[in-house]
Amino acid sequence: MSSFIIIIFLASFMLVTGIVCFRSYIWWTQDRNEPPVLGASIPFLTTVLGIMRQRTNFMVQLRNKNPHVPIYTLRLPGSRIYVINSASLIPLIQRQKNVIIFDPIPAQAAANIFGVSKAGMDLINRRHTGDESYFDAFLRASHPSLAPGTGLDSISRAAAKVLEASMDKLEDMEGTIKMDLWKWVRHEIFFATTEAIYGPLNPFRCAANEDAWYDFEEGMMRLQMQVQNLSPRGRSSLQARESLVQAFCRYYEEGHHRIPDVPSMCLVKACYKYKASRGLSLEDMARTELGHVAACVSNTIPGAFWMLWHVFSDPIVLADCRAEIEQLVTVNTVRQKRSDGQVFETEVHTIDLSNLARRQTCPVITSTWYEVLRYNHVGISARVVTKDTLLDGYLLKKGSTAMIVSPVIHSDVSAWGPSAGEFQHRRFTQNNGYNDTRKRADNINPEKGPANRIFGGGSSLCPGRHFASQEILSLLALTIMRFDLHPINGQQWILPKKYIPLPTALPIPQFISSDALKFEMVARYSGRQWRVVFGNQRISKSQNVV
Ligand code: HEM
Repeated sequence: MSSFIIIIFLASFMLVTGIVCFRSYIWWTQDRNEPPVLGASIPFLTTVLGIMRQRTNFMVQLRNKNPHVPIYTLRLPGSRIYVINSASLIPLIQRQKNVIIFDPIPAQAAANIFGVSKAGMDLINRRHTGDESYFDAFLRASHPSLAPGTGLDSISRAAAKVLEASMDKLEDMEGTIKMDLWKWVRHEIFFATTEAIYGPLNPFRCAANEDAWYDFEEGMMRLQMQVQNLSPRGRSSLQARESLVQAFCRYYEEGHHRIPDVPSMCLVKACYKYKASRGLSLEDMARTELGHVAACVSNTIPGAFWMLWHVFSDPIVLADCRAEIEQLVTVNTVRQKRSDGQVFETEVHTIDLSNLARRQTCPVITSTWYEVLRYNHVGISARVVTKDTLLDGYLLKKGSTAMIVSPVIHSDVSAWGPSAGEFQHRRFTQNNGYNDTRKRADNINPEKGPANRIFGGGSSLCPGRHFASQEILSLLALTIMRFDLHPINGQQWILPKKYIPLPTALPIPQFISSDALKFEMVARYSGRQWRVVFGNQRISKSQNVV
């Protein structure tokens, strides 16, 4: 008994001594002008366990306990993270983009996740013309295909065409269609996106490559941390990646990216040209192409899922969105010919998808979409501090990481009002009673408001935001106009948990029971004829109009 007490005493003594020593170390090595240290009740351990267990929620809790601290330090063994609590500091950090930089983050992903060779990384890390980095120049090269204009329209149109064909097939099945909602959305968006970008010889037309993508994606975190060889999951992800690299090598070697007269292939052509101009080998081009696929689908798929979920699960949101889309539908009577040659008159409902993502024409739908992103966002904008820098009087030390954690900023009541924690689909519309101050009104705009991090901000504002929004809203419009959707067997809509397997902006849904994955889809109208157009171009298959 007495030896047990001695052991307890010694252990407690060592623990207290350890805590005192580590606290002294932190106190000693923390400059008094640096942001204060938080989350270190047991130095290092509380922080490491907090981040591992609670992820971004750890930072939300710290902000809730310290609401008046605009920026603080998290101390980790061998590194420091400065976390921004106050949205007012975000424009300041964005202005210092040449000192507090983004490039090392995608560069590390290129090397670790996508396996770019040492020679390839030397080319990527080399600054070419003036001060422009590989990634800055890449954004410039891809801009004409992703900014509003003919390139973006052709990509959006091509994706919508694939989605529309899929809806036609579902309608033709008649009766109730049972589906795993997550897997259905995942395939629809993945296939529509890659068809639009890679054209008629899209490597993902091969179902094995699509499966390989999901396998690769599941192990991305392990690859990022370089622990892929420690588990079967990690090894299988690595194998899947290598098979995809081979698929893209063949795609390039056989000139599939060069097919003429496919306007939606403008992006893949621009990216190839840029990468070739930087001297990347064919294999490294294929590896970086996997990075482009990830950028294009890893947020768009969960974005589409959460959008459908929030709209269909709330009758008010559903009615509001349907009413707005109905305004884009025109009804015409046309004469059509049956297969037996008989001519008859019928109504055709024409829906134009090109105005869906415009706030002027569809204020409630765009507001619902932005709210889906604000409410579900788990993104972190991480930047590397390249030299000792002052930010609003706080010293940020060279070699540390500065972070804007979206869930922290998106739940800030001073920026979003007391309803910050609630889902309000009309939040981003004008005159909703919420924009009571100028400051809050700014945040309605995803390209301006500092507290609006749905697509990031500053120089790393997401270049794919127009494409993703258009594609997701096309899926929404085609689904809610033509189908009803509800959980099987009359079950309730239960909000899935958020699961974050990847370093992305949006989580994937985690259902509590496998039944909760299953949904029923039923066509709303039997025999109604739909015609889908995008601007002045028809995208649905043509009927036999006479
Ligand atoms: C719902 C869909 C999407 C969401 C929520 C989203 C979100 C974001 C966010 C939050 C950032 C900023 C990251 C940071 O600050 O560290 C970002 C950057 C980026 N996004 Fe997206 N994104 C989406 C779709 C897309 C698509 C479809 C593409 C490609 C066509 C794309 C390409 C990129 C790229 C290349 C960057 C990095 C920009 C840079 O280097 O500065 N994203 N995205």
